[in-house]
Amino acid sequence: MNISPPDAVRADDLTVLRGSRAVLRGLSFAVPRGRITGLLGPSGCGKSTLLRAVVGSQAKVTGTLEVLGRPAGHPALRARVGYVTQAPSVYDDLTVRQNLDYFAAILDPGRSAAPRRREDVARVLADVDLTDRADALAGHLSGGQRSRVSLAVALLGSPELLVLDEPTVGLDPVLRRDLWALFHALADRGATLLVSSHVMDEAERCHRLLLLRDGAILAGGGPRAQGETPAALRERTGADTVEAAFLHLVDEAAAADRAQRGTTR
Ligand SMILES: Nc1ncnc2c1ncn2[C@@H]1O[C@H](COP(=O)(O)OP(=O)(O)OP(=O)(O)O)[C@@H](O)[C@H]1O
Repeated sequence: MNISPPDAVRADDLTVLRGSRAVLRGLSFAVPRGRITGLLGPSGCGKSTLLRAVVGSQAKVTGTLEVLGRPAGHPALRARVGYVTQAPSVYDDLTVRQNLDYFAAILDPGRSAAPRRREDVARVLADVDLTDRADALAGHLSGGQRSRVSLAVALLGSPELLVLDEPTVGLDPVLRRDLWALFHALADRGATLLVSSHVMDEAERCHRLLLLRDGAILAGGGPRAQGETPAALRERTGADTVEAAFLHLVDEAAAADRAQRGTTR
């Protein structure tokens, strides 16, 4: 019996060019619904590029990339997918609440929707723990608070898929813990989260992992493979931590590259 959750994202032979360089090469993987999938790998390996492809804002994408049953970037996905970039996208000259009211009005326009918008804004403020800062100017907030406003914007409308690019960068340990607790609460409510990070200890907080190195998947990939659990990854590599498992796989891949070059020389 197949008890795997259905796929929220499915990629087959996904390749992305930036300039003339293939920064993602032939990726196949799936992201299960209702789970937190961590996309991990070193700086420059292609995490942001992959997330941009999933939300449909990346050019020169070839192969198959399906999101919630539609091709990535399909207009019908706009309200169903929330995306938080690395740089917070908020208006500094508006208060936190004004920022949220503005985006809520775009998402759910019309006078009759006003009560629903007010509820939605109150909900996301509570989710990111900024209710008591609602009337502060966004420009007067700390970096971590501004990124939480960005996250709150993405939570408006309760998207089915949340794509978060390094959401915990620059946050102190308490905020990081609280944010991960929120991610788990969202997944428990049925949302799918795809979260990038280059901090390997965050991997342990994910249900599934995709490890990326130099534009290719090092672990968790394969046609319809829904990532790999942190425990399975540690067990398979005989490592104590996901970080050690990653390093083990990097060394193994480098040795395979060397052997390949040796045989083709
Ligand atoms: N406009 C561009 N033209 C060509 N190459 C680019 C361009 N933008 C980014 N790249 C390259 O694409 C690769 C992937 O970049 P990407 O931002 O996806 O990596 P990342 O894993 O998200 O890195 P980080 O963790 O530092 O944000 C990098 O090697 C980068 O140099």
